[in-house]
Amino acid sequence: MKRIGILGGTFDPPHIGHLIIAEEVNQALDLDEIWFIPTYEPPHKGRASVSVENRIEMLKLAIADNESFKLNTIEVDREGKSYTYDTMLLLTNKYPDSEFYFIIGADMVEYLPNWYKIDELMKLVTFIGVKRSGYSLNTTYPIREVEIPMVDISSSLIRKRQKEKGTIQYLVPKSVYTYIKEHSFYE
Ligand SMILES: Nc1ncnc2c1ncn2[C@@H]1O[C@H](COP(=O)(O)OP(=O)(O)OP(=O)(O)O)[C@@H](O)[C@H]1O
Ligand SMILES: O=C(O)c1ccc[n+]([C@@H]2O[C@H](COP(=O)([O-])O)[C@@H](O)[C@H]2O)c1
Repeated sequence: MKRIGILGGTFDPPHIGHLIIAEEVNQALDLDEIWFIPTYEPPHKGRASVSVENRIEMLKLAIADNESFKLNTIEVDREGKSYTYDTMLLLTNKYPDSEFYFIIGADMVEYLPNWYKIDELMKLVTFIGVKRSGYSLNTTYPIREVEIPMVDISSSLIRKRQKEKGTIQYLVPKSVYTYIKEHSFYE
């Protein structure tokens, strides 16, 4: 069995919080790979600020230096709202010899009761919850917690800092920083 971690996200933009949680879970569970799956259209929030092509470019830059980290564009290829159940149904059928661990921050743990076909989805993957400032990991769903050093960084913080001409240096990888500045995103 191959053990695959999945980090789904809007990545608008990807930041070091994403990389830290992916690496912590990768090490803690001794996974073979982590697949980063950018949403085409996030199910529970408004559209992203930058195009899906640019979010993918930033994600490629962000994960380039970790050979366990892979990009998977299944949700972008499918278009429409990116429901995790649809994605995981496709992936579990396509890769019957793999076990999937779906990583979510505590904000998403709190939101789990609202996920599309959540009970069916629970049978397809093991959810891995990680702490996030301002949210709790208490839930009646059978999630597994991985302890991480808490990182109080979000894509919203980066968009807000950019808009207010604050600094985003070190909050995103250097390559992503350069890409955001070159394209004047979020200003
Ligand atoms: N700093 C963090 N700590 C723990 N989990 C995080 C962190 N940042 C993102 N995540 C988790 O990563 C996944 C993808 O997050 P996403 O791409 O939406 O970034 P975000 O920072 O939450 O974005 P936004 O601020 O725009 O809502 C979600 O499960 C989210 O909970
Ligand atoms: O399937 C759902 O109903 C659902 C509801 C909320 C979030 N998700 C998934 O959770 C991941 C993180 O979402 P987001 O919006 O914080 O980027 C991403 O892969 C979403 O598709 C999925």
